[in-house]
Amino acid sequence: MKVRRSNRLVDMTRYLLEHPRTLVSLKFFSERYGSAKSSISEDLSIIKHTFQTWGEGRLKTIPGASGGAVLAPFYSQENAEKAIANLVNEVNDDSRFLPGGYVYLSDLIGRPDILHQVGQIIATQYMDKDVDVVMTVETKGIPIAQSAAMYMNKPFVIVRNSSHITEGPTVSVNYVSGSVKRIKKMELSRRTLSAGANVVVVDDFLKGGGTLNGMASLIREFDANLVGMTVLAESSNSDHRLVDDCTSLVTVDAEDGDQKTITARPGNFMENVFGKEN
Ligand SMILES: O=P(O)(O)OC[C@H]1C[C@H](OP(=O)(O)OP(=O)(O)O)[C@H](O)[C@@H]1O
Repeated sequence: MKVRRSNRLVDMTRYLLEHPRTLVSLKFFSERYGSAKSSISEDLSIIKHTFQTWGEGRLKTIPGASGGAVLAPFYSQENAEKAIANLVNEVNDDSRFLPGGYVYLSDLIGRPDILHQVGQIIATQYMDKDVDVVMTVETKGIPIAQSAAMYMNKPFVIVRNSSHITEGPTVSVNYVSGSVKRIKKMELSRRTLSAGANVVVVDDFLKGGGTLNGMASLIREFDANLVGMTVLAESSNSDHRLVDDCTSLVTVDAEDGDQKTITARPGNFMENVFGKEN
């Protein structure tokens, strides 16, 4: 059954979006639509140009008989800026104030529209980096890791705050957490990381940096490589911070005065990724 170009373009785009960062061969599309590979190549050029025009993804085409196409979801600088401005607007709410310099974010990391934006923003940051796995720590980092891993088409692993028989043998590290400077333990199943694995760490919030620092320690224990760390939001109060090379989408000033206020502004993502001051 020959399929018209307009129908092919819709279905090819759907298929590529549902299989991000996966090589889809010309042969697959050619057989799927009963069309010549030359027609499919023309279709892919149209899709590639369209994504470039709208700044919402990069389609790489691989020439030759074993060639095909790989769609990498990403935001252009303009679209990343718009997405981050939306996140800032969502966080910028005094009702999110929590004691101890924390910020209430649980509603946001439960919203599919927010997770879509955060995942694609993070995938943009690492799209040209060699990444094998995304790491986060339970609990609130999990939806962020799942979204980023989906857009990066990489597995993600969950660091646990306590021992679970269901994790099998684990590697554990002690770390200093939160403003109360408590010593806590985090652990990760031995089955998750292989030596030399390239790891991206993500989480929802950065305050003192103890949690991120703990995950960096775990990565060293596995002889794996830390590619980068990215959080949805970071506290602007970076006194005695235990990490200094984390990328944030949003920076939050929490004022614990008579008025409990939250003031959000863009984090260092644009500067770190696009080399652009906000
Ligand atoms: O930079 P730090 O000072 O280490 O704090 C940031 C930690 C603390 C908080 O997690 P919790 O609310 O403690 O744990 P959960 O995610 O399970 O709610 C947040 O999600 C980050 O993981």
